[in-house]
Amino acid sequence: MAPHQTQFEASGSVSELFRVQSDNVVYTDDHIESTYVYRDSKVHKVDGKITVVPTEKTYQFRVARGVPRVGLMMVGWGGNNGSTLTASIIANRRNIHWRTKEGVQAPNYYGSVTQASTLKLGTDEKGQDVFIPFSDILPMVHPNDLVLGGWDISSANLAQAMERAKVLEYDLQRQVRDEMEGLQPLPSIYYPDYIAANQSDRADNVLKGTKQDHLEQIRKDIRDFKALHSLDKVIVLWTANTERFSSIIPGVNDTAENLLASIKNGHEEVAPSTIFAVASILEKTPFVNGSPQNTFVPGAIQLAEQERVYIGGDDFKSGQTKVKSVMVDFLVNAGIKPIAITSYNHLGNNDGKNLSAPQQFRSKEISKSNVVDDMVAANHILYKKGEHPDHIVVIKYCPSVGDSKRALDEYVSEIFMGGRNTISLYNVCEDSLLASPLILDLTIITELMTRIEYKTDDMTEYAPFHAVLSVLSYMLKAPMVPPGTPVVNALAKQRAAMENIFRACVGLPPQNDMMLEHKAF
Ligand SMILES: NC(=O)c1ccc[n+]([C@@H]2O[C@H](COP(=O)([O-])OP(=O)(O)OC[C@H]3O[C@@H](n4cnc5c(N)ncnc54)[C@H](O)[C@@H]3O)[C@@H](O)[C@H]2O)c1
Ligand SMILES: O=P([O-])([O-])O[C@@H]1[C@@H](O)[C@H](O)[C@@H](O)[C@H](O)[C@@H]1O
Repeated sequence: MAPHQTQFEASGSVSELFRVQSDNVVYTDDHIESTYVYRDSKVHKVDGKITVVPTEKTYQFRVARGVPRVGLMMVGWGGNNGSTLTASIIANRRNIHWRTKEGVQAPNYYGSVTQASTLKLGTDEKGQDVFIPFSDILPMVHPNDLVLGGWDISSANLAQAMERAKVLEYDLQRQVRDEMEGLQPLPSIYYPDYIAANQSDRADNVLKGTKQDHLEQIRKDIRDFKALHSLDKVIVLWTANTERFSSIIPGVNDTAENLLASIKNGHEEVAPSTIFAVASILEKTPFVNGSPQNTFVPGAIQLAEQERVYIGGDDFKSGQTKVKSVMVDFLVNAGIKPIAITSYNHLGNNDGKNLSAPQQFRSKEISKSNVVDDMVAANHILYKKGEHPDHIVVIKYCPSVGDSKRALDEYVSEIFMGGRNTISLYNVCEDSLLASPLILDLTIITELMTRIEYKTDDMTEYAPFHAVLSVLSYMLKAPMVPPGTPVVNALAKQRAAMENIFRACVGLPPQNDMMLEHKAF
């Protein structure tokens, strides 16, 4: 550990690890209440002259301290991600160790920002930085306490699914197999034209009836799961196959009313994922989309807004795109101009098999391609209005490499005085071991957000945030944001936004890294 750093170990809830001593923070038995002054700058341009006015707006935040009993229902539970996450939570919960050729491996939650990263709380009397586990900034549900369930069009139980996935070491699979065998995905919605035809051989666990029947069954499944496990809350998360995009059709899915009517009359252009989203929203249950398709057609967004239920998406940001949202941020903010970004990868898991079909690949190509837009648009010195780097996305299916995706990226940039800089990256890893921790973070942060309310001076009552949870963007390739608001893809900005919102909830200022105390003596 660097000499200027102190690492506090997690020691339970936020009341045990630290308290903020401030006139702006009140701890009651049930809530943390903070008064936070949000500072910004407003820019005015008149006749070519720019004036900047610093602004202040006071927010009252209120966080419910009690961590509820939470269920996570995964759509696609029997997939590589779903089965890997389930086995990994069991291993962590039972502290199962397993043998590998390198020796004995202990369970962990590496790759989860809430479970395996830290944040700077402040500095101690000696001027040393003090870091705490991210999960201790506010009361959060622990992954080991999540109750897991879900649906799959495949009837394989979770032990069979884990074996089929070929992600986890045998000696670990061996030890969790009994418990996994007892986990059985519920029958799901299957509309063949929404996923690749090569998935049909898995579809032996599908619901019959009309689209309205499917909607009502999924709603019942959520209610039954909540009652069976005496849950306070459920989060529904899509980690099923990538679907083709749905056409946005006026009168069909453009409003909440039209979408509900289209489901009732069985319109073909309503995807399984959209029915899951609608079912969740009607059951007042947050829904997160871990895949790239446009599950949230305008009617679904409007329904979430009307019902004040959180939704989030799209597409887990796990590997190649996560690196891209760092690389392009670094290059552009260093005044270096990427002119060509070529992302190629091949993989051999079932996700890759599904993506080998053109329409499913197109969904993924879109979500992987838009990630540089905000960073490019922010630098008008390097890029003229509307100018973009060449950006190529290629995904190939290669069964023999399985879940171990090979990603090759090349960044060609224009540098000083007409020079060129080429950066090539080669990245190999089990895709599901990157995505599974993100499912945890999406679940944990979505649940936390359901316990945070705010009010400003012009409001009489506390209110939840907007239904579209843009705070989840760090975990997502194509972050959904409230209509009309800006999309941020730069990874550092996404993490800073998430951390600083939670800091504000306990009355702490945003992390600014100025460290003036070490510069101005
Ligand atoms: N690193 C990653 O693994 C990663 C990163 C980003 C996004 N994703 C996305 O996450 C999703 C899951 O990835 P995976 O590797 O677990 O894929 P997978 O193919 O192993 O699992 C998907 C599961 O969904 C099931 N399924 C398909 N349609 C369904 C439906 N309508 N209802 C219920 N179940 C259904 C399939 O039977 C399968 O078991 C994919 O869409 C993928 O694109 C994965
Ligand atoms: O997250 P990321 O590594 O940029 O993107 C990944 C793709 O490269 C991969 O081909 C696909 O199968 C995964 O679902 C994921 O989307």
